Amino acid sequence: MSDAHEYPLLSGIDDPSHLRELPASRLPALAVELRQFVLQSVAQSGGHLAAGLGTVELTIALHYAFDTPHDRLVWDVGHQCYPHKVLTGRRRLLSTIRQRGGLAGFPKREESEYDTFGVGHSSTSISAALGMSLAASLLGVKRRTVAIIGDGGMTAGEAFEALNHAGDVKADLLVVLNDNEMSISENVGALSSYLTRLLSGRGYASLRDGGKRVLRHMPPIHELARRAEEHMKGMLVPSTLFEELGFEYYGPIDGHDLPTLVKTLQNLGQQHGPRLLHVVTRKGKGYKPAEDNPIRYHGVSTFDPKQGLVSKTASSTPSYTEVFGQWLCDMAAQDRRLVGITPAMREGSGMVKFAETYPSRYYDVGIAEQHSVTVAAGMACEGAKPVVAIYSTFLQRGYDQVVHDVALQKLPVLFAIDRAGLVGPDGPTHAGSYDLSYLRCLPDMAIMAPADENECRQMLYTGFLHDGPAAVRYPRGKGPGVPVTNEMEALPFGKGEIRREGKRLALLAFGSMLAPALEVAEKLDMTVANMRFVKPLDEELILDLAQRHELLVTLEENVVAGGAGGGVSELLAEHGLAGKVRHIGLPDCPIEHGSREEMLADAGLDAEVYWPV
Ligand SMILES: Cc1ncc(C[n+]2csc(CCOP(=O)(O)OP(=O)(O)O)c2C)c(N)n1
Ligand SMILES: CC(=O)[C@@H](O)[C@H](O)COP(=O)(O)O
Ligand SMILES: [Mg+2]
Repeated sequence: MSDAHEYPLLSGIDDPSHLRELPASRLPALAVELRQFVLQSVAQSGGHLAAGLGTVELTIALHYAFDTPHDRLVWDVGHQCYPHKVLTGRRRLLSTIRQRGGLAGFPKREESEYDTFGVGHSSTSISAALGMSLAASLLGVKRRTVAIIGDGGMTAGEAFEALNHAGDVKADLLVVLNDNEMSISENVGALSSYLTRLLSGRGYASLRDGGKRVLRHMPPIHELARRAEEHMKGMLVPSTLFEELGFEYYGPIDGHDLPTLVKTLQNLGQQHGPRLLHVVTRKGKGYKPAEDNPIRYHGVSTFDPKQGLVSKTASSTPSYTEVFGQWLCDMAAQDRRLVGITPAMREGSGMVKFAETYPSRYYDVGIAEQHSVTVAAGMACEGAKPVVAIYSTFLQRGYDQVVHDVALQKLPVLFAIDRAGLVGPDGPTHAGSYDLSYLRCLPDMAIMAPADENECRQMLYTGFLHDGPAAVRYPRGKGPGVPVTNEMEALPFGKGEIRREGKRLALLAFGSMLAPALEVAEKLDMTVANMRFVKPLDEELILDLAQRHELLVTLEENVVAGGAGGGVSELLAEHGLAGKVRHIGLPDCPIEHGSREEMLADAGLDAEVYWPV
């Protein structure tokens, strides 16, 4: 794909040093090639698209203006890093992205010296870059450090914790705020409105003098500002929120205008102290379907760029996410106390219909997992019935809030935990490998894992009715295809069920592991229990099975350490049956990216490699 004919400039860049040899006048042409290359490649591989298309010029300008990898670029989230991967020696590998053995979908330290910090979760970039900057000055290394964060990423508390610290210690740090007014969905919140006000140019005229005053200390930028009236308006706005936090604020500037970007970054690279450059970009830039619908093109499966993504024909079996979304609407119709909360994952969590139907009971709180949990706790205190829809991996960020604000106060908050277990191409940063371990240890937390779609609906209902904290954790994608009933019926609390009677060994399957357990048990004539509850465990069932079998084997899509099987072990040990159980689950190491099926196989959690005992 990257032949010299199709990509005459790009094909000569195997390293950013080659990029820096180009005259600045060639950079816009390079941007055209790079954008086209990313589009064609992602269309063939699938992956994150719209964010990368929007950061083509910014990526070129950053590598051009800074001496990477000596100077550090720290990308936030990392879903926009495809152009960065292309320019940093991985052009020929981009087509392998997110596939087993191929490039990771996010910056990854093991993969390249240009990937200065491993990411996937948002809003860590300023903290990490600040740490790098502080370490450099401690160790006497002269280098520039740049964090590149989106307006969505900026809605998280951690970003502000880092600004707060950096502004205080007056660290040498450049933050580039890439503002496209989008998170995955439309960006939300008062901060987002504030950024929009900065973009709207309100008060530019009166602020212009202030701008000039500061720009005088930066002759090249001042010169630039004089040349471009449009930019002049936005070059410097005093008394922004960022300035109050101790940053010099520059911008907004057009993030697709390469000459301005390069010049500005070169100038800012010569400055010291905390600086923030506000850059305006368009998510999906240069590919009309993505510009028109950046939500749809945030992450894509393979498609034909000429045609664009085609609507999927409705599937007869819903995904777990869809089961949740439908349940949420049905439950909301029955109970006006229900409130649905998402930390910036409306589409991924299946809440689009709920948000449209019940706008006054729907809250997208931004990328603010911690807050999503505590605001739910507050609602529960007052008699509302909050449902926090959250990915397993992102709930990790709200853990203290789950412990301190929900569990210790026994508040009836329902956690609908999606993407539990291995998620596929996003890889280890997004795997929901730990939730059973980190939730099982909490007092009064009811934890359920459905083995099929209908069980998921009934568990959500059970958890919603439960007078205390409850979690239902379900995997990415589809289940075995069991029909989902309209009726809702609470499951017997803390009870599992025997699904198959066999000999010698009993498999205790939690959630998604029931299907492969049944497959293996059929072949080897073993007993299978669908445990349903991770907490409280069905102690009676477990002890009965232990009496009647030589060995119990627990199966779960969670790390073995501290997981559901651990609860079974603890119970058996209490009854003097400690040796009677083995555990199968995720190992004590990250499972590298691939398809969900490949990752399950790599973890030993498919029916093929199931039988170690
Ligand atoms: C802690 C965390 N929560 C949620 C997500 C899911 N997520 C990935 S990208 C994204 C939106 C980021 O928006 P922004 O930073 O503005 O980048 P853009 O896509 O607009 O370039 C979200 C919510 C995440 N990666 N990490
Ligand atoms: C970068 C990020 O965190 C999200 O875009 C994530 O990749 C979405 O995952 P799903 O595709 O499972 O919704
Ligand atoms: Mg954005």
